[in-house]
Amino acid sequence: MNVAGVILAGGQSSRYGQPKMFETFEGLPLYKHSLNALQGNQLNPLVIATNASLQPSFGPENVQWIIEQQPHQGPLFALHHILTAFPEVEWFFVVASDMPYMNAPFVEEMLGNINDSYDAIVPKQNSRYQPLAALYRRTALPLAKQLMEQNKRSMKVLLDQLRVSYVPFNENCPTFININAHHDWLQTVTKESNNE
Ligand SMILES: Nc1nc2c(ncn2[C@@H]2O[C@H](COP(=O)(O)OP(=O)(O)OP(=O)(O)O)[C@@H](O)[C@H]2O)c(=O)[nH]1
Repeated sequence: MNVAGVILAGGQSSRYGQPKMFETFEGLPLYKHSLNALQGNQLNPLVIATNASLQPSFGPENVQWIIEQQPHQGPLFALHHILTAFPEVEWFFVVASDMPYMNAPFVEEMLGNINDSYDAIVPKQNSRYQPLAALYRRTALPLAKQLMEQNKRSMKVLLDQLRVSYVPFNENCPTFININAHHDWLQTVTKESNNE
């Protein structure tokens, strides 16, 4: 099956204070952890969705670039843009670029849960679901479009109205840790150096 891999890397990083996708974790910029997880599963096409001011700071990646003309419109806008830009693709693995522990086995497990009875396959840990490490099917586009037209930008509102299969993950699984503010980063880096 043709599944695209998409990295959302056009956020404002306002809580972090500088573009967080370029912070280095275990020798690689954060966005590369997401890219490697997708690349490890031969997803095609591989896409980085960002904006013109951030794009020059990425490495020369072998991906297709989506450069959002209106920056910082949020993940739902980015998802809507991507579903529209690749009309031949049925499923999209969409992942944020601020998840230091993103990894290929997680992506593989999620791919194993693809089921055409659903519009989205979303991981869930404890009671929290993770819309930015999830699979979206082309059938999500009409609702995403409708929400954009109503200026509703919430992934939660989208998922509440789609047919979603939630995939449970163990509460100790670190995959979903993401960096919002500096203290998240300090916690992650400190934990890593204590583990060494
Ligand atoms: N392509 C794209 N990605 C986005 C956009 N907004 C957020 N993202 C990405 O979505 C993921 C989660 O973003 P958030 O942390 O919620 O938002 P943020 O704008 O990056 O950060 P804050 O300004 O602190 O809220 C990150 O990987 C962002 O880069 C957007 O408008 N376009």
